[in-house]
Amino acid sequence: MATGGVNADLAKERERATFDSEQLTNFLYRGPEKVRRKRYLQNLAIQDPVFKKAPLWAFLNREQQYATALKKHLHAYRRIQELGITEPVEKFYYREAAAPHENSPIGLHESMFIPTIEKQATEEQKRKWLPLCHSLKMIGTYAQTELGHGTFIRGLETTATYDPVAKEFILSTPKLTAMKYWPGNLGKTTNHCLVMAQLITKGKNHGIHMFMLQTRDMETHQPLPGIELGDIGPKFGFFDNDNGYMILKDVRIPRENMFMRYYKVLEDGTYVTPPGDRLNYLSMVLLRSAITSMIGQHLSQACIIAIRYSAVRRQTEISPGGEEAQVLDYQTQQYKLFPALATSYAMLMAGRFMYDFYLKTTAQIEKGDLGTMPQLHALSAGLKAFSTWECTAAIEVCRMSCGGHGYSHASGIPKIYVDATPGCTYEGENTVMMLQVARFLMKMYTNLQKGQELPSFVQYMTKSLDTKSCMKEEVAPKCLVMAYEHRASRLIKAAADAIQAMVMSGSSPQEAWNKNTVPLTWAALAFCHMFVVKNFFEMVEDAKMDGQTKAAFMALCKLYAVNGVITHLGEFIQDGYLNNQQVQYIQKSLLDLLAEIRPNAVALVDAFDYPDAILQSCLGRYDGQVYQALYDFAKSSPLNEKEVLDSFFDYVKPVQQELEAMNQPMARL
Ligand SMILES: CCCCCCCC(=O)SCCNC(=O)CCNC(=O)[C@H](O)C(C)(C)COP(=O)(O)OP(=O)(O)OC[C@H]1O[C@@H](n2cnc3c(N)ncnc32)[C@H](O)[C@@H]1OP(=O)(O)O
Ligand SMILES: Cc1cc2nc3c(=O)[nH]c(=O)nc-3n(C[C@H](O)[C@H](O)[C@H](O)COP(=O)(O)OP(=O)(O)OC[C@H]3O[C@@H](n4cnc5c(N)ncnc54)[C@H](O)[C@@H]3O)c2cc1C
Repeated sequence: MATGGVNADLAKERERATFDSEQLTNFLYRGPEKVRRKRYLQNLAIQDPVFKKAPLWAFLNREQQYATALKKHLHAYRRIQELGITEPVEKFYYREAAAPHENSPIGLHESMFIPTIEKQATEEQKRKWLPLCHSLKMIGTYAQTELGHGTFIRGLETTATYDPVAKEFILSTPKLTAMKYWPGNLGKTTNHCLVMAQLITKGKNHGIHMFMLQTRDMETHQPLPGIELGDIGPKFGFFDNDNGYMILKDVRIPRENMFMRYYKVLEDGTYVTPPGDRLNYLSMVLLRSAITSMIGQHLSQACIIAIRYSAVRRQTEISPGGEEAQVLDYQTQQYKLFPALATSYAMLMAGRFMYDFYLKTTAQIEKGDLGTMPQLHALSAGLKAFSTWECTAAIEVCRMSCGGHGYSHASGIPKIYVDATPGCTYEGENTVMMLQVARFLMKMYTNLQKGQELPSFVQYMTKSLDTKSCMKEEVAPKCLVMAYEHRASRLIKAAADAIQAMVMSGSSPQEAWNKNTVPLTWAALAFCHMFVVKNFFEMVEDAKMDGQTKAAFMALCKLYAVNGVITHLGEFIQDGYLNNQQVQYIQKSLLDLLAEIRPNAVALVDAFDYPDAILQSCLGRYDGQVYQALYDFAKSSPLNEKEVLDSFFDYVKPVQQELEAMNQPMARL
């Protein structure tokens, strides 16, 4: 049955592409040298027998999934050290290839625990803790969320009360809702955590602060006295991770376990504050800044799978008796998949900007300059929320565009979806993040009214709203960007005016705000959307690549912008900024772009450069041999190990016999 080689349709797709996908790969990974290094590291992991032999996650129960994830990630951790890989991005490439479908049970140790120590601990604390972290003697996580509060962190109820006689803090869970609940890997894997708790000293509550808590014995791994903790049970995704709960019964920790780089409690209990009052929120900003790239990668994988499969899948003859068409040739299929593809590139570009901005801004913060912190907070919160919403929606579109096979774990997309969608919730629930962006925008609007200078990325708010679009038949990037700027400015002004009007007529600012949170999120979304579009155009224009590659890339960028206008048309035309004729130009341009992208679709997903071993998808295989792969997947189902299952004899047979006995007298009647 095996046909071997590359599926003919897929091979043809690669031949007909108008550009060299390798060029785009080089751009995506910042140069050919980096691409070579990425492939080298990925191959090292893929060829490692420990990773190669691991069973496919979909056929394992939760305990097995956890054990497999732990085994793989710990082996990867050791190999990364042996190989001397130090660059974060290189560690990522190795780990992704080593454990493509296993979420790391020591992931938060590396992504939040260690970075928080590096950024928030004193030099002495770093000297003490970091070597233990690197040797995995200490394995930690970030314990902030509680049963009763995740979003409103000022409302957390865990307390850290200072005892100046013993020079210790007493950590307590005063009530059910104060129990820590959700922190990743708190349940079973870690032996330490960073606890966010209300700091009480000299009888005064100073708000939430961060403390180092040892939760388990470092030899026996048993929970320490006064600490009850465990796994919270199975979830929608992240099956292989032990998100945990924890109750603290007056657990004493030394004073030195408070993170004291910025905030301090002196031996006598005196509290000392630093200049900036949100510095202990910085750990959240780090992960938020990384999420846009991460979610863009999730979507890019879903796009590879759906687009390659759509090139291979043939369904329905277009004209009677003719050949069945590749489903990718249907315009409706293109309208599902190409905007998703464009979104993944848009988010990868936004993520690239965001991470660079994070590095730049935190370097300034390290030097004591906190001036750009509000911008960093607004952008990281906004892009995190916007990208996770857009990408998870698009992943689901990719799944459904694969028809029935998309619903099977054989496709790989359901796993991508369940691991991506909590990005809308963790690190700040998306609506709440959008309202933080809105808060920043309202401040900018007030500053504008006062004649103050605005940061560069909101400069467009200074432009007059009393203008019309420059859109012509040839839809130009400049006019598209201006349309997004106009929409964002208008919605920001509309929300601000609504709030100001309510305040003028006697409402309190809080009341006026709460009665306008829906228009505020519209404004924040429009702001983020504009940012992503503009950044995408700028990055494509600046990209160093040959003309054909740039043209193919630009078509995607235009599609992202044009599709966004059509999806949110009401907001673009409400004040007459675009007229009917211009809307028609944009609609036509959408169809033209779908046709322009069509020959390059497979090359555009090949450019993401994911080997099959990472994708682990029967539908997304590079060689397009999807049917053989689906058959092999089905055959490997553990339900097929026995021809007749015991449950047949346990349940089916007895009921059949009972029904037969019941029906016999009736049959005689
Ligand atoms: C791979 C898988 C990994 C998964 C890992 C998941 C890990 C986690 O989920 S850890 C838990 C994450 N939890 C969260 O993100 C909680 C979300 N909530 C929050 O961040 C806050 O409560 C928040 C921002 C909503 C409100 O905070 P609050 O202190 O009430 O602030 P608020 O009164 O609204 O604003 C006060 C000021 O602080 C500023 N501010 C708020 N947050 C920040 C920040 N992070 N950085 C800088 N400034 C900030 C505001 O802009 C505001 O400034 P201004 O007064 O000048 O306008
Ligand atoms: C997979 C996963 C991993 C996680 N890992 C960790 C971890 O490692 N460490 C950790 O500490 N936490 C972790 N969390 C918890 C996560 O950070 C919180 O769930 C998240 O911050 C949202 O808070 P919440 O659950 O309290 O939601 P809620 O705030 O209760 O949200 C419920 C609804 O209320 C709305 N809402 C809430 N407040 C407002 C408001 N002010 N205005 C308007 N609407 C509002 C929200 O929009 C949402 O629709 C994890 C969660 C998940 C799912």
